[in-house]
Amino acid sequence: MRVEKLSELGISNALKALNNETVSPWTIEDNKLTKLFQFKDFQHAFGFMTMSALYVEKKNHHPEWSNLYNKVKVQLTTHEAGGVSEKDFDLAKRMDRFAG
Ligand SMILES: C[C@H](O)[C@H](O)[C@H]1CNC2=NC(N)=NC(=O)C2=N1
Repeated sequence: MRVEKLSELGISNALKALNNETVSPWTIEDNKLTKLFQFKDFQHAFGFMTMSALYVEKKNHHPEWSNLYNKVKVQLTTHEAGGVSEKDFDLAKRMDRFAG
């Protein structure tokens, strides 16, 4: 199925909805949907990454991410759309749940 890059307004509206319930916000950085997750320790960070890994494989939609002890920096974009799409917002929502 074809996915489309969201417009500036589409991204701005989706960001408001996404950040509505969360403490630390998602932002757009390097044209990617970006968030720095912070956990209690490495075990919690890696648990989050494991849950996310199983989900993203199932969806075939993968994050760019890096881990340093209790922190996981996540950046989401859709290569085939050439920007941020609904797929990234769907994954962002899931990751917020996995983290919570
Ligand atoms: C060949 C494979 O289906 C594609 O490369 C998939 C894999 N994972 C992906 N992940 C992300 N974030 N964007 C994509 O466009 C994408 N495409």
